[in-house]
Amino acid sequence: MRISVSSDMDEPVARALVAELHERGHEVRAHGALSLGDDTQWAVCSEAAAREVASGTADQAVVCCWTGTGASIAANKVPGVRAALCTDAGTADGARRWNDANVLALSLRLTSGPLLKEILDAWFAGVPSDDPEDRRNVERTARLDRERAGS
Ligand SMILES: O=C(CO)[C@H](O)[C@H](O)COP(=O)(O)O
Repeated sequence: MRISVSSDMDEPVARALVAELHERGHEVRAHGALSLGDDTQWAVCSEAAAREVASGTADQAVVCCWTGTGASIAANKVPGVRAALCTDAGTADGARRWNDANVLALSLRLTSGPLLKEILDAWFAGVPSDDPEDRRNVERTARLDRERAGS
């Protein structure tokens, strides 16, 4: 999979994330502190990674900041993006299953090395539900994107 990754801080867990994604066979596109000379503000690098998902340049993204909140807020402002801040494997599983989330937001503060692997395992194993009620919910949120675009 083509995964865009961003972090506003050059933290060991952010580096471990990139290494882990490579190890799992993904193609990684790095932004922010993970890319030399890039803008490291969370609002800027999270948006850049999220835009690659929205445009189809990337299949999914993982956006990181110290708390994970700024990264998820910025990513969710990009139309077509459904970013989920996940602090455990159960949340990551639900984000893929019920929310069809396409951007994983992580807190650098809370995500230890072993937890990172658990979250990634759940995220990549998760398949979006085909239950009609779940699909309707995802469609209802897509309507907000269309309203903003004025269509
Ligand atoms: O968690 C964050 C945003 O939600 C940032 O990582 C945190 O605010 C630190 O940013 P800075 O180093 O620019 O002060």
